Amino acid sequence: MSTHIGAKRGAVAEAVLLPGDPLRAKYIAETFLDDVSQYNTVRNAFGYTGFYKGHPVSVQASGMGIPSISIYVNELINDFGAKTLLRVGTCGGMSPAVKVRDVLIAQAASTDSSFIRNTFGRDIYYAPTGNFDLLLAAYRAAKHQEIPVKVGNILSEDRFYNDEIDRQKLIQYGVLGSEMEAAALYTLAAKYDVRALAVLTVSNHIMTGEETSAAEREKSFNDMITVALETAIS
Ligand SMILES: O=P(O)(O)O[C@H]1O[C@H](CO)[C@@H](O)[C@H]1O
Ligand SMILES: O=c1cc[nH]c(=O)[nH]1
Repeated sequence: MSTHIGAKRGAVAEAVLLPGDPLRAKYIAETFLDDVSQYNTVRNAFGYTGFYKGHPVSVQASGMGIPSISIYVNELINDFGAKTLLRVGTCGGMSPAVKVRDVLIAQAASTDSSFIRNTFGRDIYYAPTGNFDLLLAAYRAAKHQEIPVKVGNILSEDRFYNDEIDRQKLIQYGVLGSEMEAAALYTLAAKYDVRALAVLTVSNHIMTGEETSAAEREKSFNDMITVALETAIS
């Protein structure tokens, strides 16, 4: 049992999917996993362990933002022995190359968060990077399932509402979309020598204002979750 995860050691699988939303964790567990048991309800950050194609997999809600996901990632790694961490989140599209409902794989995660400076000091602009083996496995799983994916740099923002940021410049420099956690996930995974990757669904386009309906989101979520689960057991 850790401060924010009320489970016995051994209750969490080595491979963990990390949606921000607790209800997405419930949906993944109920829709995709067999023999599911719920191991966490602390703060309603639901956590479940079950089996995907016979392999143990957990799903842990990570909340919104870098402070929240950092808590769960630290505890999953240090108290429960997690080795493979796959964020399954929504993001806002930024690049014109990205459309709503697209699935993105975050090769790298730029950030405006002070997390990097807190970790490395003022002089180092560390580049949080997804694990290459997971990235390759995710890309291959997507191709195999005929799920189109785009791979590239994303932005992990400290603020959901931020009209002060120069998005055009970030787009010019190749940033595909924006979410709020991957940079910390990648940095902590590097610190503790475990593997991490973020697979994201574009739920809205920040530049055009386009949004998805709940029904449309479900199909894209299922694609993202399938890619992540296939990667988890690869
Ligand atoms: O859908 P999730 O996984 O929560 O991810 C995105 O959605 C939240 C903002 O609405 C932030 O957590 C952002 O990263
Ligand atoms: O962080 C996020 C997530 C979804 N959509 C956004 O615009 N931002």
